[in-house]
Amino acid sequence: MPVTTSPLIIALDYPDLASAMAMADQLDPARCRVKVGKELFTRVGPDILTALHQRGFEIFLDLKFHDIPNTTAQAVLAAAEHGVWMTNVHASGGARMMEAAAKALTARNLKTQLIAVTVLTSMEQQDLADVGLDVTPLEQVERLATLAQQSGMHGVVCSARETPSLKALCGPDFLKVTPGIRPSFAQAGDQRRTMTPGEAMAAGSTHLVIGRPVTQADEPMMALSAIERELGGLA
Ligand SMILES: O=c1ccn([C@@H]2O[C@H](COP(=O)(O)O)[C@@H](O)[C@H]2O)c(=O)[nH]1
Repeated sequence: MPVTTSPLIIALDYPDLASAMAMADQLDPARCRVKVGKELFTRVGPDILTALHQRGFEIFLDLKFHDIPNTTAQAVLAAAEHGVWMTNVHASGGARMMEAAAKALTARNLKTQLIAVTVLTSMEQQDLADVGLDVTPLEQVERLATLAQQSGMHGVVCSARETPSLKALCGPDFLKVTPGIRPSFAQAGDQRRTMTPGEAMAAGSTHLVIGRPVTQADEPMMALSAIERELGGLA
């Protein structure tokens, strides 16, 4: 049974265990999940997962693996063995890479949700052109989400702007985990393909990843409550 049915995943993007836990200790595992990303995990290591699990949180370990199939599969297995609820790879690593990662989990009967990043929410059309992709972000997201689903992923990371198309293309049960969430009171910063929490849920996101609008707010818990109020009835 899941600890929470909330769609909210709070990104604990902090440089050390103490700061991350100071935030986590204000959060309630019945009201949100938490995300541990590259900065925190690289600085602290698995101790952060132990500390968060001890407090009852379900964890999205967001390390976005992207390597040859064998290396990615073993890294995903290592992540799942920490008992995390969700982890991820980059879909642009290709079908064989994703299939190897999915197979590594099923062979061990591990239930960690494995999802694939399509196009980073910080990227817009020009960023794709710069790396030789002459397609719109939506076209690239649709292409990679289809490949991810065919390769055994449970869902994708995308922008909420793309979730209506992906719901039609991949079905309602395919997870659509959307960062780039910006409540009306927050700055976009480096994010480009953004939506408000209410818009994202209405568009069909299954999970909303929210970092700085909460963690960098003057009053983080007030910011989180405002988001929850906005989602009231939608989530
Ligand atoms: O496409 C992606 C994939 C991952 N992220 C991560 O989500 C959070 C967003 O944090 P904010 O502070 O709300 O911008 C962050 O940890 C990213 O690494 C993403 O933004 N976009």
